[in-house]
Formats: sequence, structure tokens, C-alpha cells
Amino acid sequence: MKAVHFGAGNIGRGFIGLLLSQAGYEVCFVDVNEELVSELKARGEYPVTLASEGQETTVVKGITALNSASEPEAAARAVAEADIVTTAVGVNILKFIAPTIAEGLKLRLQGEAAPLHIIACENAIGGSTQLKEHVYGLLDEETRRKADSSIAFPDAAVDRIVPLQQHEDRLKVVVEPFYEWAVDRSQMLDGFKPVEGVHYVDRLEPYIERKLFTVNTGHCSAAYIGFLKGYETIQDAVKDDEVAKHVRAVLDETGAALIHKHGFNPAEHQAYIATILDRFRNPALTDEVVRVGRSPIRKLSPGDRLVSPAMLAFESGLAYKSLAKSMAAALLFDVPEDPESAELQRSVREIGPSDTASKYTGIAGEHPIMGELMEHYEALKIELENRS
Ligand SMILES: NC(=O)C1=CN([C@@H]2O[C@H](COP(=O)(O)OP(=O)(O)OC[C@H]3O[C@@H](n4cnc5c(N)ncnc54)[C@H](O)[C@@H]3O)[C@@H](O)[C@H]2O)C=CC1
Ligand SMILES: O=P(O)(O)OC[C@H]1O[C@](O)(CO)[C@@H](O)[C@@H]1O
Repeated sequence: MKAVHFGAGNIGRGFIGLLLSQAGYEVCFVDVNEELVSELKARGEYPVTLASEGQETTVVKGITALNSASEPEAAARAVAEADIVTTAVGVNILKFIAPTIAEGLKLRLQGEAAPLHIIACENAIGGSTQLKEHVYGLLDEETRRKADSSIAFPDAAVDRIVPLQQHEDRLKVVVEPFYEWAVDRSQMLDGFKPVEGVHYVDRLEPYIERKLFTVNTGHCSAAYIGFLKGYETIQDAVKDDEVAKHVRAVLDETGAALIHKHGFNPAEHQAYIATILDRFRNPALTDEVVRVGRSPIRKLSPGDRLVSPAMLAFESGLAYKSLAKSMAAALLFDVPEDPESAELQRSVREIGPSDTASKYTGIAGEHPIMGELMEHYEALKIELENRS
């Protein structure tokens, strides 16, 4: 069985590639980083080490790689012949891989096509659906009609913390032991063969919202407040009582909103939060705040991990104050090497913090969330100035 996975980065190698290989697939990575692709091709294997006491290492063997920039036809052919296609490139990159997938589907659908699932494993709601829209936009009507009956794009939620990797071995990945890969069963084609290790769920929304609004909301809140307090890693930031208290308050807010919307059992949700907080503290990982806070414009966008739960809380008559504080801290996340942070800071300088916040969050200036956000912004700015 052949799997084609777009994005041979941290999640690609450390989670999806590993799991697919363990489930019996021959994995072909497709990436645009020539150095990475060449090394994967040359070695045909890479090690994944668990960040736990035993530091157990698994060598993922029998893998191949293609550079979709310099080998576009081969990459399209790989899609045409694949038994499953997955991605972990970043939700904003999906539009750039769509042409290769579209070319692959055109080749595949020329003959009798076997069913194919294409699963985007990104931190986003409806990632595969977004990918489908990009791909379908490149297909003619006849090919789209054929694709409708044999190609599916089930949405997914993926959870495993894989920090930036800095090892002598360029291919080595250190990952946390925990993982969860949930896929929407209702979007799978009839008679599909389950991938071992994947959790197929009838309704994905509660899973993806619970994950995104707990793991990712909590994590970026630790990153943004931790960054302002001068911490370099999440592990150091969450040792600070003030940061830990803020993260806890944020997760109490998202927890209340999630329980209200999805009817989760409150005690079970508290236990879920406790597990997540333990994962953030994992001393065997070194996770930089600049990675976890990366792309603040994406993280401040209306459907993402801060604004979406805050709006849900507001609409349900629940608290959102701490979420507004995380948004304010995101506005102060000044990392010149991060293009989205640089754009955000430029916007703050040019049009001011309030209009910038409205522009990127989609929340109107007069909305109560915006009032909270701006109060926190001013207070955090003063704290920051006093600190320097
Ligand atoms: N790292 C983590 O702990 C987690 C990450 N995710 C999600 O997984 C996705 C990937 O994240 P990471 O692996 O951390 O990032 P990464 O930066 O380590 O990997 C992304 C890979 O995509 C490749 N890429 C970029 N443009 C491409 C293109 N046009 N065609 C093919 N490949 C391309 C890059 O060269 C890189 O190797 C993101 O959506 C992220 O939110 C989800 C859960 C956990
Ligand atoms: O990958 P993104 O969306 O930039 O966000 C980083 C997040 O991804 C994760 O690596 C895993 O979900 C978290 O550690 C972190 O919250």
C-alpha cells in the first residue's frame, strides 16, 4: 500500500509518516525543501525518538521522497497511484500543493480509479474541505464529476506536540509520546479500509474544537504571555505562576464554552485540561515560544483558536476576558523573523492597535470583546515598557 504525504517536516515525519508506516504503508514524502528531500531519498529511513523517560527510538524504513518543485510530474504520478494522500504543510500552504494533487487526480481519473482519501492533517477546522476547494478549482467539470464518486477529503484533527528539531542528524525527530489522529468517518468512502492508529469519529466538530480550543488555545496563550515575560521556551514559561494562572484561566473559559456547546462531561473535561497542561510541562521537550506563537495573524483570524472560542463564549453569555488578554498579547508578539508578526507590528505602527485588532480578528471596534482586548493591550504594553 502506498501513502503520499505532503510536508516532510516535524508532524510529517514525527507523526503522520510514522503512523502510516507502522500501519503498513510505504510512505513517499513530497516536499519543496531540496536538502530534506535529498537526504530522505539517500537514506530511505529516519529515526523518531519519544520524549519520555525511556527515549525509545523507532526507525521509519522504506520511505521515498520527491521534490514537487523540481519533480512535478513524478509527484503527480505518485498521487495518481497512491492508496492514501495526507498533508502536514500548514493550512496556508494547502493552495500551493493543490496543483500537484489536481494533476495527480487528472491522471488517476483517466482510467478506472480506485477510491482515494485525501486527508489534510493541519491545525485548522475543515482543513481537508479547504484543500478540496483548492483542488476542485483546478479541475474541469467532467473530472470533478468523476472525483465525486471515488475521491474523498475527510476532515481530521491531529494532536501531537513536535517542536522544532535541532539535531546533528537532520532527519531525526523527537516527539511527545501522546498522539491523537481523529478522522471524520461520515466523509469516508463506503467500504474504506481503516488505517491502524486513526480514530474514526461520527462527528468531528466536538473533537477538533476540543483539541484546537484547549491544546492550541492554551499553548499559544502560554507562548504569547511567556514571550512578553522574556521566556524562550514553553517549559520555562509555564513554570512561571503568572503564566500558568493565565493559561488555566483561558482553559476554564474555553472549557465552559465547549461544555455549553457540546455537552461534555465537566469532570472529564477538567481531566482533559489537566493532561494537556502536563503535556505543556513535559521536561523532555524543548519547545520554543516563537514556534508555538508562530503566524499570529493566522492565530488571530476569525475561525481560529482565540477568536472562535471567545465569540462562542460571548454568544453563550460566558466569560472571555482571559481569551481577550491572549489576543492582546498576540498583538504584542514582536518576532521580526516571523513574517506574520512583522506584518502585524507594521500594521500596529501604521493604523494603531485597535484597528489592527479589528482588521485581523474580524471583531468590530465597538464589540465588548474588543473593549477587553484593548484594556489588556494597554496594560500589557505598560508592563512591557516597565520591564525594559
Ligand atoms: N508541530 C506540531 O506539533 C504540530 C503541527 N501541526 C500542524 O501540522 C502542519 C505542519 O506543521 P509542522 O510539521 O510543525 O511544520 P514544519 O515546518 O516542520 O513542516 C512543514 C513542511 O512542509 C513543507 N512545505 C512547505 N511548502 C510546501 C509545498 N508547497 N509543498 C510541499 N511541502 C511544503 C516544508 O518544507 C516543511 O518541510 C501545520 O499545519 C501545523 O499546524 C499539527 C499538530 C501538531
Ligand atoms: O502549528 P501551529 O498551528 O502554528 O501551532 C502550533 C501548535 O501546534 C502544536 O504543535 C500541536 O498542535 C501545538 O504544540 C501548538 O499549539
